[in-house]
Amino acid sequence: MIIRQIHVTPVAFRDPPLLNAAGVHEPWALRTIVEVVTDEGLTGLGETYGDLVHLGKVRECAQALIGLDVHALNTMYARISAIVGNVVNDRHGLTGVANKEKSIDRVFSPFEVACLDIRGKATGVPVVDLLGGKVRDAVPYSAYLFYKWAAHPGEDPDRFGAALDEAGIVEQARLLIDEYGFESIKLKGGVYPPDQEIAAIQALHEAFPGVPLRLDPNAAWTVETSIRVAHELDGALQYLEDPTPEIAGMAQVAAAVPMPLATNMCVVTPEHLPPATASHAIGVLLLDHHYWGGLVRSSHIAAMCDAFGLAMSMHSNSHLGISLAAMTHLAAATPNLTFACDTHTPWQDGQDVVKPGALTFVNGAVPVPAGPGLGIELDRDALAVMNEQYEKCGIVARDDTTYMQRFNPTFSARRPRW
Ligand SMILES: O=C([O-])[C@@H](O)[C@@H](O)[C@H](O)[C@@H](O)C(=O)[O-]
Ligand SMILES: [Mg+2]
Repeated sequence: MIIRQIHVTPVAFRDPPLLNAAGVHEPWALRTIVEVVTDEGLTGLGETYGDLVHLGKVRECAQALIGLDVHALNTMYARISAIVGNVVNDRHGLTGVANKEKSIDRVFSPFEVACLDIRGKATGVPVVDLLGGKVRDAVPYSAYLFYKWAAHPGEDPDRFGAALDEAGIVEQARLLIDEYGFESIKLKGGVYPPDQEIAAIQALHEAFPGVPLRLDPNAAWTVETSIRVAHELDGALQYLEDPTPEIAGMAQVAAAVPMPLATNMCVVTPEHLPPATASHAIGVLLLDHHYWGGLVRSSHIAAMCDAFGLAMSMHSNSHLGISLAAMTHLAAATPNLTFACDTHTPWQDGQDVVKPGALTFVNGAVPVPAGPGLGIELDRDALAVMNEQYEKCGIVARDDTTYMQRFNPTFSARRPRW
């Protein structure tokens, strides 16, 4: 199964004005779609970030993989390492430091996923079987709530409406739960002063009794603020995600609060695991195959977490169906990935490069696609439309901060801020 061609296609799709500690989402989110084609005519799919520097590296590496067998993932990793070489200083959307290993893992990931898709198709088994087999039939996801504006400035309101206070957040939770059946809730914080976000969690706790809740301010708080908020939310939160920057800060908070801390910011590459576990900085790691080097490497990280007693959930940025399929296969094959995973899927509101049908939400969970490989099919018309949108949208890299500063020139994305 020799790789003969690789197509790399950047795409853009509409994204609502979601607020976070870095600013606000721009009207278009970017992704890159990777298609790997073998000598036998099989095609595998991968999906990754669309930021220009990263896209350039993905394109450059694609050329270097022609002629490799789809099983030769170690050689593939070595070739990509040699090309990426140093830090790609492209910190996509609040996912912690950029370092050399993470830069390589991010570029490797879509090719690895595409090769697993091909291997599954060639042998007639779903990717979950290549990762050790199913430990669950469906993967639960959480309702991922955001404070948001009613519309991008100058546009008509989107169908989600504004969520600028606790009533808006409760209403948004109802909408997502009614449509998707989610059974746990995550609120993206770090947007308003902490007392306002405490009130939002308390309002959710009251409106949805018994539903597990998480709050993620993306390191917007000092150690002291984090400890205060955590005590005020004792009994309401399943876990508190990235309250404060860096492993040392998280360790200080973890030692003083009643609930586990989770992260997708301070532990983002293997070298972070020893100091984080030694200092008991986190109780939950949010895995993300897009920057942990694909599905097999992510499984290895999960095994390490198991050995060190860390629980697991899954992180998400704005993404399309290829990523959702990959996340679902990985989570279904990972015994200790027990918390409901994050997904931005609802915010993409049906826009996709994948044909409908294979990925559905039942009671907030996605049944593992049964077809061979990832079990999904590329919608070439949708890909062409989204590629055209990419060419026209004028955005080449995600930048929530500069976009926010257009409307609020004094906005500062400094972290910690409170
Ligand atoms: O999309 C967003 O605004 C999120 O804030 C994202 O950038 C984060 O990486 C993420 O979802 C998180 O859990 O930190
Ligand atoms: Mg997070």
